[in-house]
Amino acid sequence: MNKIQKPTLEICFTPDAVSFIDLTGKIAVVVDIFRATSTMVAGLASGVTHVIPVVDMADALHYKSQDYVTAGERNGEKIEGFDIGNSPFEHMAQEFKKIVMTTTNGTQAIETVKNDAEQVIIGSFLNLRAVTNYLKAQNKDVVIVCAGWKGRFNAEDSLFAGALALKLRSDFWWKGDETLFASHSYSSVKNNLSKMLKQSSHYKRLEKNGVSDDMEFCLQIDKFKNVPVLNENILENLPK
Ligand SMILES: O=C(O)[C@H](CS(=O)(=O)O)OP(=O)(O)O
Repeated sequence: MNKIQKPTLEICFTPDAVSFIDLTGKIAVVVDIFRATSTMVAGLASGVTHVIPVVDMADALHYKSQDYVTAGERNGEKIEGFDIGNSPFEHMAQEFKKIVMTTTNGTQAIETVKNDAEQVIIGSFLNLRAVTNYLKAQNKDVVIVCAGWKGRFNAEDSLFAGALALKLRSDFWWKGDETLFASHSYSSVKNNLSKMLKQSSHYKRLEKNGVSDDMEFCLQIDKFKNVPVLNENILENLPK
């Protein structure tokens, strides 16, 4: 903690950048706007009670025998033999309680931080205010971990990181140029977020798969009030 008692806030634009940061005692906010963390927030706000994020498809299938619905994608498309894909609309269908999920980027990012961070929570534009309020109340150092795309930077996760950094500015010490860059970038596009992100590689890739409605859904701000937290490998909503 710094001399004036404020916790720190840092951003990793990719999961690989986490290797430069000591996560001990810190809260990691994992972000994958298109679509994994938006979908987790939407599902858990709509009747899902448990989400187990896993890296491998085989691990997901292992939970099928324990009454988990298998969900996920590779390269934006539903995995053959799985029950559902990675669309928020599928996860909000209110048919499912327990989901095991594997995605190209989002569940990998959770895996990267889960053993080292003190706590892992799930962020998205859909629950921006709820995440902000939670972090303000904790008085702990925070690292926003962008899932990116296959190890590379992406615009939507980094812009979300900027939006969250701006909301937390008065309560946290910003560390690193990433925070400065992301917050200025978000400020300059926030009134045209969807228009700008339509030019992004991740949007275009998923658009080709016919899921533009998913992306528009994921860009809604403060639609939900839940904050998913990882407990013993299971994502559940924090009590309100
Ligand atoms: O389906 C998604 O939303 C993406 C797939 S890809 O990275 O665009 O191929 O996965 P996610 O892990 O949610 O970024």
